[in-house]
Amino acid sequence: MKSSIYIALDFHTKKEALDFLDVHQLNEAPVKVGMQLFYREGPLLIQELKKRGHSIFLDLKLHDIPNTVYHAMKSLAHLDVDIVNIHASGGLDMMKAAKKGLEKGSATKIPLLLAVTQLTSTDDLMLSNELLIKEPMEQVVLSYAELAKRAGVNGVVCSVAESKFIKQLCGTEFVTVTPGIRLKHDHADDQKRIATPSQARFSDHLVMGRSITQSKNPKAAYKRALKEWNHEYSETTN
Ligand SMILES: O=C(O)c1cc(=O)[nH]c(=O)n1[C@@H]1O[C@H](COP(=O)(O)O)[C@@H](O)[C@H]1O
Repeated sequence: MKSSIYIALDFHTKKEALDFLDVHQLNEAPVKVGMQLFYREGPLLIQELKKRGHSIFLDLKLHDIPNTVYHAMKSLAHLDVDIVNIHASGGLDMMKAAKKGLEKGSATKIPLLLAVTQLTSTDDLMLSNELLIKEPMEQVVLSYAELAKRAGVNGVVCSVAESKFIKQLCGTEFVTVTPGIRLKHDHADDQKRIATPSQARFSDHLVMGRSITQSKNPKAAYKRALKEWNHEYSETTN
């Protein structure tokens, strides 16, 4: 699968999301549909985006007992999207069940299955004080990535800071997808482990929401992110 920047369509309605893509001529861009939009608009939205030719990352972050996740993944497989995800903290059996459900439910191609390691809105302080995980972030993320690989998962969602080490540990074929991306001078908002596109050298795909969707010129922001990621951007050329 070609390396891409997935635009997080974190909008309230299908109309808002499709209008955004139309108005800003982002009809070629890969998109991520998360809980906010999917819980309201469901499979019909996915069908519409597929009809328009978008590559789709359906980000529902499944996390439940293995049997429930197996059947949920079997259902999601019918949507025929490109990427789906689960939480690695659901454990080895849950991740294996997700993979099995996906294989069982897919009629043609099997979507890429990713495990979220630690959300990019988490930092070391939260790990230790709230989640009572005493190991440093990098160690936790690497350990979850290794577990995901053992379960047969194709890759992980992690922050840019961990991507290189995951590749070293799990191999270059093991996919890393990194959210928490901010164009320079942007705000972190609720994100803790952020990076710019130019720092994301070891990521297979980026996920970008507000830096693009809330920009005055989303198309320009998207193009700039692509250029920065490919190290072709300089302030003077823009
Ligand atoms: O799985 C994800 O996509 C995800 C994982 C993670 O650790 N952090 C994270 O921000 N995301 C998603 O990536 C998007 C980031 O949005 P922005 O912070 O607006 O760029 C949101 O839709 C999040 O739900």
